[in-house]
Amino acid sequence: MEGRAVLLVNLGSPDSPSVTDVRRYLNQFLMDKYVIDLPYLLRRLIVSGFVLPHRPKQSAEAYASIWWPEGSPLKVLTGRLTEQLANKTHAVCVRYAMRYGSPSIEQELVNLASRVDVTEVLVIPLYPHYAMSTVKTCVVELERIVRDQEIRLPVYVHPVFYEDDAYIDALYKVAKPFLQASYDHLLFSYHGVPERHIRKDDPTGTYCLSSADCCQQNSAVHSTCYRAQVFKTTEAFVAKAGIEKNKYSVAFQSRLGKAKWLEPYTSKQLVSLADQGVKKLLVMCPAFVSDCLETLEEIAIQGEEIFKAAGGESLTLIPCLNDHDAWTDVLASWWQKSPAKLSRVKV
Ligand SMILES: C=CC1=C(C)c2cc3[nH]c(cc4nc(cc5[nH]c(cc1n2)c(C)c5CCC(=O)O)C(CCC(=O)O)=C4C)c(C)c3C=C
Ligand SMILES: [Fe+2]
Ligand SMILES: [Fe+2]
Repeated sequence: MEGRAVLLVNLGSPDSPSVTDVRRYLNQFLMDKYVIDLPYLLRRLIVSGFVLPHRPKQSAEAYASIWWPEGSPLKVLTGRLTEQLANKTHAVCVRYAMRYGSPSIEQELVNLASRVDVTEVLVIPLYPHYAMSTVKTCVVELERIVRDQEIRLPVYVHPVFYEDDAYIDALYKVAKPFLQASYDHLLFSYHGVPERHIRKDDPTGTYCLSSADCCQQNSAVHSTCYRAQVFKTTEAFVAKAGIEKNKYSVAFQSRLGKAKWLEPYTSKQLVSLADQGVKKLLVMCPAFVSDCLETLEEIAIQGEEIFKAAGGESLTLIPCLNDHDAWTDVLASWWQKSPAKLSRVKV
């Protein structure tokens, strides 16, 4: 793979936890038509009229509570992952970019394409599962950049890896020390998406969410079904870890707005588990590759408060893969993947 550069892409964070920076970040994020998938004027009205007046202050406080001296945990951890990967591969160059905020995908891709020693770029979106609000928006942005910047070298995108053995194995290696201690229940908390997104991503338009267990069946439509893919990750993980059916459950966090999102909601599941007598709870969040606001604040701070107020004794967050050796080894084994196993960004 002489001449191949690797670009890791993560979601992004504000530049600082100030209200101004959080407002700028939320505006860019939520004005993405793959995140709030409504016609432009309606999206502009919702974001400017309902989200931006209050949410930046609330989110800035949340960010301030988890911010590190070096910056946003998500960005710092993605930077460390990038360094580790560079040490473990012979890629010409390993860089990272953020879909929202900085460094932008455009800036990084243009820089790579201008280097004489780079002959192709492998982009790895750091999302195990497909969603229009994550993977699709990255691919569409890559297509735009390749077209607008007239990038001629091949740009490949790594596929989602929700049931890849090596990814599941890395999740297990990170979780193992926590699973060896005593616990009552393991909650898999995945970032939610609106149900509307699941239906939109179903090429038949009728299969997904049509019955209670549609996403547990095998179906070709699940190559773009976030819900089916998170169930696959869960099943693969519990099979590897040997966790019994009554000792784990799945829930969805981070709902925004009034629309119906995937259920059950994590906040409700935490109460329900405490009501059922669960005292020691483990929570893992496999939709996130790097710890971020949604794990460190929403689960480890807010989630713990909810669980304890409902009668639980302890909530322990299992860290994300971050820059764990098991994960950097996996990425290092992927960087040379043949183009036949990747998709090329349309020119
Ligand atoms: C699994 C990955 C993610 C999906 C799917 C996703 C969908 C999604 N998110 C929002 C709205 C917000 N998400 C926010 C933070 C955030 N989201 C993800 C990942 C996914 N989002 C991450 C990693 C983070 C944390 C970023 C960080 O800096 O640490 C936020 C900002 C924080 C807040 O104000 O709550 C919003 C808003 C929607 C609407 C959506 C699907 C439609
Ligand atoms: Fe489905
Ligand atoms: Fe999100």
